[in-house]
Amino acid sequence: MEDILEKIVTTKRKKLLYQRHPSLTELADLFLNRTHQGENKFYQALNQNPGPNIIAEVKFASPSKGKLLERFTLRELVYRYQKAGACAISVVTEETFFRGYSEMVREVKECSTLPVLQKDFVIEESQIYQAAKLGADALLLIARILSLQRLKKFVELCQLLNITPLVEVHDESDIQKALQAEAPVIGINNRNLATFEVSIQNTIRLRKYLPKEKIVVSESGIVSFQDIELLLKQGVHNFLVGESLIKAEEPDNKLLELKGGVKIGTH
Ligand SMILES: O=P(O)(O)OC[C@@H](O)[C@@H](O)c1c[nH]c2ccccc12
Repeated sequence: MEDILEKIVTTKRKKLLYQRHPSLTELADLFLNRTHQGENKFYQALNQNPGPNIIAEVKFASPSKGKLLERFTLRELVYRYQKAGACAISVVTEETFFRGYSEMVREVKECSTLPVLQKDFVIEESQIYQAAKLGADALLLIARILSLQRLKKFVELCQLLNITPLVEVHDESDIQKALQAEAPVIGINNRNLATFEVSIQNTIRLRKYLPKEKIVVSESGIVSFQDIELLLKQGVHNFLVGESLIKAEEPDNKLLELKGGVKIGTH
């Protein structure tokens, strides 16, 4: 049976057939621009703080939960995230299943000073050039949908363009790939993208296979400060949180709560 991840990738592949590829001059400009930007802001945001560092996500919908973002505009949500101390913003730009669009990256860059992680289903180089053009500071690369050879090449290309590649893993074989590809930042997804099962135990289990110096992000299914505390004890300081913030009555209060702070008054 075809799982949802395969379905998403098949749809993406079809869409990419119509994508315009950048010209050589455009590419040269892009490399020049990006390499003059100095240290990568996303990498710094994760690397310097003991945490908890929260990467707060904007996602309009998801295949498992349907519609998610209804009560706020993208800008309002980002404003609240920044005010409450998010270290970065994640945007899910996939169109068909998550109702996103690539310009989300530019919009967030315009209304906030935080680094932006673009989450999409990257299977071709052209998507990496597009992320650079939009101004993404980091880009998700899902180990399961890429061969080792491609993953390696994509990690390198991201770095040449001053984009931090966040390599997402869900099991032991993904971890092997991520390590072989020398991924600087590894995201352990607590959600199995094929079955939608979620468990933060997945971070605890897989963390053990990663050398101490790797930067680890625990992704998905984080709903309470207890979850965060449990993971901090395992040496994980970075967290990617979407649904529990987007669905909260007051996303900024929820973020403060996840950081272990007290709630602020309602607006
Ligand atoms: O909404 P959650 O359960 O807090 O999860 C956020 C994020 O980890 C999730 O959206 C995600 C993880 N990997 C992805 C890959 C593509 C799209 C989305 C994702």
